[in-house]
Amino acid sequence: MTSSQSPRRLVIRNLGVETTRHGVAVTLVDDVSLDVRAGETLALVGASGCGKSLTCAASLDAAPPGVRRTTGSIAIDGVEQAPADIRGRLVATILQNPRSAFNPVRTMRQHAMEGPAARGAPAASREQRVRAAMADAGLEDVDRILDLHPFEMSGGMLQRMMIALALASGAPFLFADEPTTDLDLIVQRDILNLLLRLTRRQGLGVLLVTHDMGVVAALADRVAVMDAGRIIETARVMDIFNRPTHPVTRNLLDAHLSLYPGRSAA
Ligand SMILES: Nc1ncnc2c1ncn2[C@@H]1O[C@H](COP(=O)(O)OP(=O)(O)OP(=O)(O)O)[C@@H](O)[C@H]1O
Repeated sequence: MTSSQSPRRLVIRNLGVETTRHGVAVTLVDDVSLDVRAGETLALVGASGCGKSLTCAASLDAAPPGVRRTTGSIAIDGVEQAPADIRGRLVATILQNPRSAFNPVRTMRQHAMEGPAARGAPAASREQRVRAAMADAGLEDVDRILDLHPFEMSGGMLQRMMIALALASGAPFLFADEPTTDLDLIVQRDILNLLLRLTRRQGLGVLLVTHDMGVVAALADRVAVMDAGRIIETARVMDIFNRPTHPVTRNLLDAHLSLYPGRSAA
């Protein structure tokens, strides 16, 4: 696929998600619309529990048990898509806890050969793509790693493997949900740099879920701020840091600056 044919824009429109508590329907994500453009990273930020992860998952019809999507659609370049059809093919995902994302009884090679993007691709070319992506993702000794099970790998290695699989899928869009949360600080920095370098190089459109404004400053082009299930402000990253309009956004920035005093956020 040449870049001129690559999809340019993914739009999530009017997403609603709810659960049932004590027999009563409770709204968790309320009329959320987001616009992810090729070559850009849109950060979805907000306090813990505001609905960021559910937005990502439910827009791809991958919501956890107990919650359901009530409204919403996803379109690529203006054409509405069945969420399950694009998951893994047009939208790759990198999740928060790499260990839980891998099947414990399967080797990395088995993971590399499965999934929607792998189906239909000749095995040799699929493995070749994964090997190249693993090297790009900083995994040395590819042969040995392909034979490993998840429990034989560190969290950082597993996250690099998840990035490699996402890149090898060839999907033009990437949803990355807190990709560094469970890693130690040095590994976090390496993984963030890696993500930045590889997504820019491949021109991916990235939806990055995070509650870390330092990550936002490092990676995002635009920012959508979420609070209690709704998007309350969307702006370019410099405007969010320099001229936040909503009190919730200002609180997020104040919290960031109190953790890193003296450091300009952006
Ligand atoms: N499987 C589930 N069943 C019922 N409620 C859920 C489920 N998963 C999440 N929720 C609720 O939905 C709300 C949004 O959760 P979500 O995980 O999307 O938040 P988040 O913004 O990603 O938080 P964090 O930054 O802590 O990951 C929370 O109130 C949470 O308790």
